[in-house]
Amino acid sequence: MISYYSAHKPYSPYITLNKQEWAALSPGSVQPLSEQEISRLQGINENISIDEVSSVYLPLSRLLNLYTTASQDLHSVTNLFLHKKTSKVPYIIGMAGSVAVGKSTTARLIQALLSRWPNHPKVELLTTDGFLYPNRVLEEKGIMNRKGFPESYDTSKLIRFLADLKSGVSEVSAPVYSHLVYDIVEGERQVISNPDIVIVEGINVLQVANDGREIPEVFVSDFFDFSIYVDAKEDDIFNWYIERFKTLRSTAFKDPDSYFRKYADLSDEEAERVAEKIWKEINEVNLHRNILPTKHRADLILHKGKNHGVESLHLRKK
Ligand SMILES: Nc1ncnc2c1ncn2[C@@H]1O[C@H](COP(=O)(O)OP(=O)(O)OP(=O)(O)O)[C@@H](O)[C@H]1O
Ligand SMILES: CC(C)(CO)[C@@H](O)C(=O)NCCC(=O)O
Repeated sequence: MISYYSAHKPYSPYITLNKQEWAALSPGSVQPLSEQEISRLQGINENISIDEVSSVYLPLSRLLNLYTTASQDLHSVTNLFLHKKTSKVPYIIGMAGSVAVGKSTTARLIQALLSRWPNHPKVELLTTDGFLYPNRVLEEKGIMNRKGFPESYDTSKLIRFLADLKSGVSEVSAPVYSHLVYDIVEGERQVISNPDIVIVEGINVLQVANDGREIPEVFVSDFFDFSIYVDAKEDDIFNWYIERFKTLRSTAFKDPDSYFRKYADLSDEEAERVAEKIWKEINEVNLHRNILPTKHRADLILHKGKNHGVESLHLRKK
């Protein structure tokens, strides 16, 4: 893999900050969290400490608020120049990273924090899982063991969806994927109407070309105003994947509708073996081949340590 950029080279396109430096940036400019908000955020993930929210995610939401506000101002001056009122378009944030690195948790935290600002209260969250082909199609194509790889997504459909959003279409809808049944839910749609900000989360959002296929004219990331890559050491991500799999045995896997019902009664050792096999055969290969190479396309790289705490942040110079 050729990596043109590094977040650590002397002339890197990124400004690197450790957690303390980041936390010190905007203490006065972010509103403190109320008790009610703290308990709502802990509902997203009980293991997230309030210190982590205050030091990392609150300043991040302030930065994103400044960027969104600047983009809204730009929209106004463009209208002024054009002598007409064009329809409002949402600010779109892409969020990439490996399977199990914590994209959806991070996205939900940012969603909750961003919706506190009066100029962009309606923050919607969309995962690209809904744009996976249904299992029936993956089976027909013989790529059921490639779920999450570029060829397993209907990327054209995702691009049409984002193009509508960025054209100011007031209501759009996307297909819905269920992790429980491990498939697209037929007939179900996620409706998004008049959003101020949309966070689009998925392993594929910064990808530019499908394996060996022609490079398309438009990429998913063309519709992003800002993008974040959630990063961590591979050993840590692997452990989080295994831990999540083990936890799911006593929760989701117990559900009679669960695709992984057969794994609900595995011992710790057996569960580790099964999860390791899925990780090594599918998600690890995908990480190396298709996800990691997109890291340096992001505007912000969030690097997490062993316990999910963010240790350093790399912000693209503007
Ligand atoms: N900031 C965090 N603090 C504590 N635990 C976290 C944090 N972020 C994620 N986790 C835990 O790590 C695991 C993976 O997180 P999550 O499901 O958000 O990952 P993901 O990247 O969205 O995965 P996938 O691509 O499979 O949907 C989960 O068990 C989650 O509870
Ligand atoms: C749906 C994806 C691709 C991404 O969220 C992932 O969670 C997944 O299902 N990967 C396939 C292998 C596995 O079951 O972990």
